[in-house]
Amino acid sequence: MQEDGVALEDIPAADLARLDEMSENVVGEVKFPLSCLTSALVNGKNWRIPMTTEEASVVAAANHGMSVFAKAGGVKATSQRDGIYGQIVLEVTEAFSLAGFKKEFPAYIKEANKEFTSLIRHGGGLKDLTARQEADLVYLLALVDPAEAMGANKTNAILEFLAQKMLAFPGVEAKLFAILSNYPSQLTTAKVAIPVSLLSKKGDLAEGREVAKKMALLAKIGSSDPYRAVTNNKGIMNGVDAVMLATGNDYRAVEAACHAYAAKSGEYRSLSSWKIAGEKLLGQVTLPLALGVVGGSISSRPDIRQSYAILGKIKAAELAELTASVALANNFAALSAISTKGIQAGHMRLQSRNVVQTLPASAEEKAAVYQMMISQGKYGETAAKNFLKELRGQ
Ligand SMILES: CC(C)(COP(=O)([O-])OP(=O)([O-])OC[C@H]1O[C@@H](n2cnc3c(N)ncnc32)[C@H](O)[C@@H]1OP(=O)([O-])[O-])[C@@H](O)C(=O)NCCC(=O)NCCSC(=O)C[C@@](C)(O)CC(=O)[O-]
Ligand SMILES: NC(=O)C1=CN([C@@H]2O[C@H](COP(=O)(O)OP(=O)(O)OC[C@H]3O[C@@H](n4cnc5c(N)ncnc54)[C@H](O)[C@@H]3O)[C@@H](O)[C@H]2O)C=CC1
Repeated sequence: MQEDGVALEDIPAADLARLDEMSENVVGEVKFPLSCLTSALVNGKNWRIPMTTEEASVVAAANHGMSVFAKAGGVKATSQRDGIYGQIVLEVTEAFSLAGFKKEFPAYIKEANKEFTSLIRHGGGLKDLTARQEADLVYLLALVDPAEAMGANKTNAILEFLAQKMLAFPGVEAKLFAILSNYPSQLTTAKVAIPVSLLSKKGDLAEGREVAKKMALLAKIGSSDPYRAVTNNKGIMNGVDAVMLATGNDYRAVEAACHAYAAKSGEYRSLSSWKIAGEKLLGQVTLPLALGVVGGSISSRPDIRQSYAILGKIKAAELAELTASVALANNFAALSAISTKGIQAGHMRLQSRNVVQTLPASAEEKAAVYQMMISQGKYGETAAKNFLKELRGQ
């Protein structure tokens, strides 16, 4: 098969076979770049953080944000890895007693933890069970500490084990479902305090104060206007997804939880806040980051192992803290760009490298067109086509 100059025969058979074990109906491969942040100061330690994204300027923005944060003393991040939720919904008859059922919870927890001893060995396990009844349905919530893993598969196994046991309780007629919930959990917070002079390229205090004011106002708008909040959060997810992709984590699960968390008040809100205190701009983000450093496809993928080689030995809590810090850096860079030159200047300058690639032109012509786009500050497809015509004297 030949599509746009790419022959599937060019993909080594061994690579295709490996990919076919990761998913289904595999016919090829899609490549992403692996980037590395080099100046990330988080909790007093200098980290190298892998990022993977198809979007130009996301890594540059994270780099920019992290280098400003480093000058400000770095990011302080904390994580609460309490566990992830699982749900069991049971159909019950009139013979069922919720109070009697709850009395059995310590025994259910003990049995599950005896069955799933490998998780206990890693420091995790089933921590808690709670339940409520609505008519003939009983809603159970389980809290599972997945240790260093994301925990979806283990949690599902524990839930199915529990549901089977619970069928023996008087009045339990049937199991409706037993599956983990992606409801926000594993909350991680990252904070920075940036002297406002750092917001000016020249280190000018008055200019820095103006930028800080605009950034704080922009953030305030995100705390009440959903149109702005969702865009602000997209900028945050630029960083989160890039670290999730690079480290083999389930970005869909994290995305779903982050947006549920953004809507926890009943209205969709910004996930971050930026406020002025004296001569400092204070930034903060809290994100539900159910991620892991083992499990899933993490260990089986050589491309993902590159990222762990960059990170070095790392705990899941630390990876969550780095992810929230990158998210805050991306958010900072976007707000600072919007509050000063606008997003196009920085983003489109980098995105234009993609635009020139679509031109039916030689490599030399593409390079010349790119230079014309940068020097004249015109980054769109039409501008690129016009520059090509100009170059060819048409
Ligand atoms: C793009 C910059 C960083 C330019 O920033 P700049 O100040 O115009 O350019 P600079 O050349 O002076 O670079 C400043 C720093 O940026 C980094 N940097 C600069 N270029 C590179 C590069 N090629 N590779 C790696 N790092 C780079 C690097 O840290 C550099 O410092 P230095 O190392 O020179 O001391 C800035 O304009 C920026 O951060 N813009 C925001 C870009 C962005 O957020 N892109 C995402 C796409 S837009 C989006 O998805 C959502 C959004 C933005 O709408 C969300 C929202 O509205 O909130
Ligand atoms: N709704 C969702 O979010 C769902 C997600 N998934 C997928 O599940 C996958 C993640 O599942 P996991 O349960 O995390 O993976 P997994 O099934 O490979 O399990 C991780 C294993 O790691 C073990 N472990 C924990 N800490 C350890 C440590 N320190 N050292 C060695 N082993 C340790 C656990 O005991 C567990 O057996 C992801 O690929 C995700 O896409 C699957 C179903 C639903």
